[in-house]
Amino acid sequence: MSRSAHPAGPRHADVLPEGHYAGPPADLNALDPLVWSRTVRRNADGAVTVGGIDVGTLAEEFGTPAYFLDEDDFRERCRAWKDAFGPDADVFYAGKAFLSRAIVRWLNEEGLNLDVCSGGELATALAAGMPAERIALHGNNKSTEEITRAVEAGVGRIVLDSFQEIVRVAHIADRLGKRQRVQIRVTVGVEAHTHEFIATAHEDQKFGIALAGGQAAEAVRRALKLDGLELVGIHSHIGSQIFDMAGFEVSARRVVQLLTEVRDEHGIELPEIDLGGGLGIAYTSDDDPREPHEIAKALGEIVAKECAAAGLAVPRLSVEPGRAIVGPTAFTLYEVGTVKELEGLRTYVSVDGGMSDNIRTALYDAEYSVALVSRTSDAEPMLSRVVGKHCESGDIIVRDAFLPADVAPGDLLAVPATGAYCRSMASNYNHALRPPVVAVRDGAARMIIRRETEEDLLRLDVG
Ligand SMILES: Cc1ncc(COP(=O)(O)O)c(C=O)c1O
Ligand SMILES: N[C@@H](CCCC[NH3+])C(=O)O
Repeated sequence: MSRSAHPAGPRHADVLPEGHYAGPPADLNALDPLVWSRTVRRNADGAVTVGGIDVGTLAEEFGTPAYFLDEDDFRERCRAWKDAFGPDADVFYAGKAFLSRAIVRWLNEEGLNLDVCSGGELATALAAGMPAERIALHGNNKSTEEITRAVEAGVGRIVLDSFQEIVRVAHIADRLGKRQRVQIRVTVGVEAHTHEFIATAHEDQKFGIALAGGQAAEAVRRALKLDGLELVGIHSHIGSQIFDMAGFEVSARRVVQLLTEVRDEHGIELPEIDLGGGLGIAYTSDDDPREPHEIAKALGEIVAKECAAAGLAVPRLSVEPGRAIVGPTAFTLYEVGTVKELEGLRTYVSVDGGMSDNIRTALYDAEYSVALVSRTSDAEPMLSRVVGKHCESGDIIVRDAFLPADVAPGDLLAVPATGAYCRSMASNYNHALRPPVVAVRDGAARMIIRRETEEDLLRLDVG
């Protein structure tokens, strides 16, 4: 079924929101490949498929809400990052975006390394067979147990985040009779253009050691004196969901400047730099993300240029994309439960999930797209707010979007680009049961994280 223009114009047109979604898209049934994963298509009968499987079939088998992850897309993105950076660089997938044993196995098979930021992520990585030397441990307050486990396992690097941690990791390595490879995380003083909660390179925040005032140079001095540490490089991560390469370029320049100072003061050239993750993805058709090869080219060129100017050998570069790999590869499937029209204002479409499976809209004012995926519709576009079922009026999944005006209970809606920071930030608010993650590939669907059950909740409640 194809749809015609909207002769009647959009419903609630008198209160169109500003910015994104300022008007309805030309075709509400079309799926923009920018925001949907690679194998998503609309069938001749109108239903959407992923990996060749119809969403209705998926909903029947796995229930809703559920996350559906396009395995081919994930693997292709891994390969694109790896190929773009080439053999002289390392790509560390940031597990905080989404981690499971299947993900670790895919990363392993595709030759990526893994950045973990907690004991839980480290345990998942090791349980799924990621070689310890390809794991980096992050965190601004790693516990003694987490550091001990990482050093014992032989992780390839621990990224030191504070003066206390320099000493803590050195002591633990000494006690275990090991020399731990470490990098020092610095804050380069860049204001990244993103939400303030996810910007991490300005000085007034909890992560890293400031370049300003010679703090980072002092951290290097202290780390070099400790036998338990092998200082291999400098790390910088400027924030997340960033489109503008300028912040990364300034960061690269300042990190190379520190390497130059280290060479001048200590007579050694640190062999590695890590420029973190943070590359933005498209959540709506208005977003314009950079491709891995553009990012690799821009970073490679700036590092090479700065090193040449300083007379330094070019260090081994690494990056830590999380969102840019997994974000676009999944969508969340919901079933519509109720529809409430506020005449002249907007229509609230309530689905069977909410802020417990996607907190990003409530937390960062994140923007998402949404589509009716169980059928096509020729109805006029209706300004909608897709909301969840939690006891909270801020329980919004998609703030402003157009859906066909005949959306009704029982319809399936899908929100694309939910692969990153949705399941990994999911909660049990209102004793919601966290949804499953289902990997889809070549006509086969396989649950990689099962749905929580009431028994799971009651098992934790021991008292
Ligand atoms: C140190 C570090 N590396 C990598 C990432 C991954 O960021 P993103 O998912 O935005 O690529 C983060 C999170 O922002 C981080 O804190
Ligand atoms: N969780 C955030 C990003 C923080 C990334 C971790 N440093 C998001 O959903 O955008």
